[in-house]
Amino acid sequence: MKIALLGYGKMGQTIEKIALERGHEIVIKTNEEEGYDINQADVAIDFSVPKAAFFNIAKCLKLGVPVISGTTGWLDNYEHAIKLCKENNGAFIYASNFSLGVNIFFELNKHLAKMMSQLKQYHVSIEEIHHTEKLDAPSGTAITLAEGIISQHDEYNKWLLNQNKKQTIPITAKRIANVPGTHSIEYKSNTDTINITHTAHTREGFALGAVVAAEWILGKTGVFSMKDVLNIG
Ligand SMILES: NC(=O)C1=CN([C@@H]2O[C@H](COP(=O)(O)OP(=O)(O)OC[C@H]3O[C@@H](n4cnc5c(N)ncnc54)[C@H](O)[C@@H]3O)[C@@H](O)[C@H]2O)C=CC1
Ligand SMILES: O=C(O)C1=N[C@H](C(=O)O)C[C@H](O)C1
Repeated sequence: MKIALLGYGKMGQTIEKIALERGHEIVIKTNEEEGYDINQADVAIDFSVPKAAFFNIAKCLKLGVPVISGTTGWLDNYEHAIKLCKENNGAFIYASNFSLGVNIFFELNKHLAKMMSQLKQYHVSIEEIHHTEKLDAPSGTAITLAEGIISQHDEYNKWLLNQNKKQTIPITAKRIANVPGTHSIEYKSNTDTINITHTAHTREGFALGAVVAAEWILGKTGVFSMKDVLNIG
């Protein structure tokens, strides 16, 4: 498979390593929005920056190249990307987190939230910790976790960064050098605390998931999620 890497930073470079190990070819690696022919590639993998992601995704969809995006912080334009995908009969996957472990954690989070919905004495909160170069807060993964809780729990209808309000899930974002990504969910009552945590030790889990998604999407049309790729949940 010929892969275009749109964004050749920490993730782009890790994806290159995993893709080569799996027998793929990297035909484009770029940190620019122009200056390459995307039609050289069978599939594009975008791990760029929030302000570039939608442009990169839209270009791929308009030119008929399936696109996998892991970039976070651009979701104001997500519905527009879906529309473009449908109009162009394209293929698109966005995931806030491509790792197998986090996708299992997403399902565990929803099961737990459903159980905790009965128990009004517990209050939920989310904490995410990432490296200091991260541009967005809260992380895309923390937002997906909050949305998972909201979908299952009667008490909560939105999330807020660093704020405690009624019916709201507070998310705390910490930035510590070299942390690849840690997400914790806490349910606290006056008598005890339940805590679940996912800790990424390296970026390789994210990168492998993105390459597996790229392999999976070839020959398909539509908008998909990692749940479709991994067949879980
Ligand atoms: N969904 C997931 O599983 C994961 C998502 N991420 C997200 O992926 C994104 C990238 O993360 P990192 O690689 O750690 O960041 P990074 O900062 O190391 O790399 C981003 C790269 O994009 C480049 N870039 C800037 N403008 C561009 C453009 N117009 N087109 C293409 N590239 C451009 C930058 O020069 C930089 O090299 C972030 O949004 C991060 O939150 C990171 C890890 C896992
Ligand atoms: O920026 C990162 O590094 C990461 N970003 C993603 C997010 O915002 O959730 C996924 C992962 O946690 C690493």
